[in-house]
Amino acid sequence: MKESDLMTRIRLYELAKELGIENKVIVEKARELGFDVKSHMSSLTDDQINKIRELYKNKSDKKRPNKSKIKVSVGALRRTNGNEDNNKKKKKADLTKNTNSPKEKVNNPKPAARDLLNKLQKKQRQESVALEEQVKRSKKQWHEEQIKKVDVTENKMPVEGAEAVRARVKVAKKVAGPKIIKLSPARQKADNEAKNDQVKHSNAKRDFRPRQAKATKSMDISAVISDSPVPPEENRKLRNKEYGKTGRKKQRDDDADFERSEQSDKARRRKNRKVKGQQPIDLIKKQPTQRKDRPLPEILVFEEGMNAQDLGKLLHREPAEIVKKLFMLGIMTNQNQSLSKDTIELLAAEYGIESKEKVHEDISDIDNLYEHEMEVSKKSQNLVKRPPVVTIMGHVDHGKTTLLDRLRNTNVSAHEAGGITQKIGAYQVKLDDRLITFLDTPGHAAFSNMRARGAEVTDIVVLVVAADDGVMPQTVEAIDHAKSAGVPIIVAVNKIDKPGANPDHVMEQLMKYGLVPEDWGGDTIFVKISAKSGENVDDLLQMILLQADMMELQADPNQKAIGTVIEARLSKGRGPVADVLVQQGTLNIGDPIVIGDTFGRVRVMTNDKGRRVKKATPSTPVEITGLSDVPEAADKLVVFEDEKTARSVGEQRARNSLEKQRENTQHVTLDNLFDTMKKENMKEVGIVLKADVQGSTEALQQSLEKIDVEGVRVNIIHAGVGAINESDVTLASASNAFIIGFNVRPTATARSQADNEGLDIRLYNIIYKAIDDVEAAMKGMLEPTYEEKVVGSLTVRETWKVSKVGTIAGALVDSGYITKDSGVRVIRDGIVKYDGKVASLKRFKDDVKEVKQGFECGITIENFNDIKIDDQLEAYEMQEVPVK
Ligand SMILES: Nc1nc2c(ncn2[C@@H]2O[C@H](COP(=O)(O)OP(=O)(O)OP(=O)(O)O)[C@@H](O)[C@H]2O)c(=O)[nH]1
Repeated sequence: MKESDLMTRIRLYELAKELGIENKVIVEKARELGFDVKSHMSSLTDDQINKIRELYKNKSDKKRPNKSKIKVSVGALRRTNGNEDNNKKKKKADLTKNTNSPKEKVNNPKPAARDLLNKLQKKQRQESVALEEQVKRSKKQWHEEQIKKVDVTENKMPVEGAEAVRARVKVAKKVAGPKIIKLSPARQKADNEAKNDQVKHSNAKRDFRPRQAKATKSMDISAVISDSPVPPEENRKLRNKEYGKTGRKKQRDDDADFERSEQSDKARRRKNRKVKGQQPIDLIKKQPTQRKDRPLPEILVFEEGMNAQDLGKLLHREPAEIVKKLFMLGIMTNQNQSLSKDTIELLAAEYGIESKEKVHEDISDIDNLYEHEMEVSKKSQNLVKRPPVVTIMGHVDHGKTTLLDRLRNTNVSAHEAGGITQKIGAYQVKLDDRLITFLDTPGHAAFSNMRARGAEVTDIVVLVVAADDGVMPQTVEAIDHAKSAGVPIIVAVNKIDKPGANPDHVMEQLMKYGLVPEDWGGDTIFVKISAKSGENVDDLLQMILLQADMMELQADPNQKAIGTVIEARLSKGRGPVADVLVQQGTLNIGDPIVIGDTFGRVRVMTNDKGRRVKKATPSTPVEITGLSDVPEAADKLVVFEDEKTARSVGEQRARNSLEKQRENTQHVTLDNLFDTMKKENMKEVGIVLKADVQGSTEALQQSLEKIDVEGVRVNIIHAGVGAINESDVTLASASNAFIIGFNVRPTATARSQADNEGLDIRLYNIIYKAIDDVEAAMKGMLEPTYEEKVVGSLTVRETWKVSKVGTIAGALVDSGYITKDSGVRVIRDGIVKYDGKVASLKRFKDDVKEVKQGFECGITIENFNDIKIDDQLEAYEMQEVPVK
């Protein structure tokens, strides 16, 4: 539209005013006539104006007489308190008219007329409700029509774009509603500025235009009033109602809208100032484009440290709104400031949505990846039976190795018979086309060592008990190890070929340990075998398969392979070699892998028969090469997508493990028991108990198990007679337990192993003291323990007898030091003559606190005067044992 056209044209609202009709009506009418109008602010050509004037000439003539009705209706409407619109009021006006001067009758009703009036008022009320409904319907319909029309025009006007159309819809709506009435002071200023600019260009409208902007409100209302029988007050309510909001709420929303677009508004105002004489229609078009907020997400997945801008993107909200929201919550921040987890959660709660912190997956945490694959396998649809993995345990010389050898050599299928049996830490035997995997390291030490390192590969334990020897200490240890790991036990009563064999006795003995044969009403499988002759060995295999079936051991051969190292070594020609048990998925040649802190690609894969294989399915043991370094037994194997990732993960892990080596792993000790219980929410305190005789073991076990502190109970993982050995230490370590010894001592190797692992061994010779200590530790009240430490040794050179004082010894400090508070032992010819305390310590005539090596001193001992020349004095202190 050209500027010159604009100056001579009349705007729709002016025409509406002239014709005494509502803006929206005239807009509608103009559109019906096919004029291109966007709102009541649109201007028309003379021709168009004439057409509308023509149309309304008759109509307005007809309408005029109604004005008399308006006056009548006001009073009536006030009485009914209605919020009706024109139509309704018109009807009411008609009704009231029929009552002949209702005012008079209401104020002074005659008795005969009262009933009639009541009836009439009742009818009015009913009609008022009906009318209200109708008004609502017609309003809704009108809005829908507007939107439809706009939708149609939108297609016709691609030049202007959807944004312009949307703005027009809003403007169109605003014409009918209260929104346009209130402008924020800033906007009004801008409006005035723009309009003043316009005035300079428009002589014809000079007297009207300057007033127009600030008079928008009165203009609108007057326009409505002139066409409406409703008083201004009613009218305001009416319009508020149309929008389903109270005026104040609506106002707040308006303000919020304005604030939301404050920034864009500023830019717009700047632009308006620049473009002098721009048509007012542009102002309307540039009303804040009400950004339709996209719906909030259901859950806000955030990272700590995000700022309002980041959150704005996630919440589909303006950052300014986020800052404002936080401000309302009492949190002062700007758009770029990092926010704490609590703040973000609070914000999410304010928006009424859930929040969740994004979990960063650490791909170097292969234990986690391993667990993840384990979980994946549980839910897999491709599960197939997998061979059970078996460990053989038992007392020394009961026949574990003989059994393993027999199995390895006899149960090899025909086509594999030619292969040279490899020693790769595990092997498989076949029975009825079903495989069983045996770990080749018998005994509970290896089993628990693996467990201590987090590897739980054994499905079933075969406990070998020699029928001619019966249950022995390591038999019991093995039972405890298996039970602690929650692995089912199958008992192989061995050496039944021996003349002195008494299998039933073994079965009786084992009942004491909870292993009751099925024949005797229990659920433990017993098989009587001879490992030497091979008798019933197949039965044993059969029973293992039966147990495996009961356990429903399954795996998904299609998923990513995971496994555990059974053994690893450095081979001269082949570099690092690892014997791996594949546990889930299928391991293939060329797979990029990480094992423990090493990485590489599976180069050569060899099975237990020494044959090269291309893949290894679940429960298959294989030897692999291609690793960067030698991993450790119990290390986990995880397959990665590419070698590059595997390398970076492996290297990262190697770095991490170096760091970890510096930190000492802390086991549960009596000293840290209470804190650990609290920290790890322990419900059980594990104890490995060793005593000198069976009687004291039982007594101690019973008393310890009775301790109950705040729902935490003592769990005796193993109780036995004899010195504390390496097996006890391994078991305690694997079960995060500590060891109590009663009248027993640890062996040298067990002691050093415990020291290395930071494992607590407590030695007692009084039962109640042990019980008190455990109970006190569980209650967090354990007294610090003290240990005697010899700090110096002295030789008596001279003695003086002084009455009242006793014997004074003149002595030289040979090594260390002696203090006034020291304990002192008098040793003569290697025998301790007296053990007491220093009574006085002097250098020459002065009392001193301490005398060091190389100095002489005068010393008296409390209650002891029998000191002789050449006696050795041993100074000692009680020092607090540092918490392990
Ligand atoms: N008569 C007979 N002797 C057996 C049987 N099983 C094992 N032996 C013998 O018992 C002895 C010990 O057997 P091993 O297999 O070495 O026992 P182990 O449990 O492996 O012993 P460690 O490795 O020391 O723990 C060997 O001389 C075997 O020949 C059997 O079923 N019958």
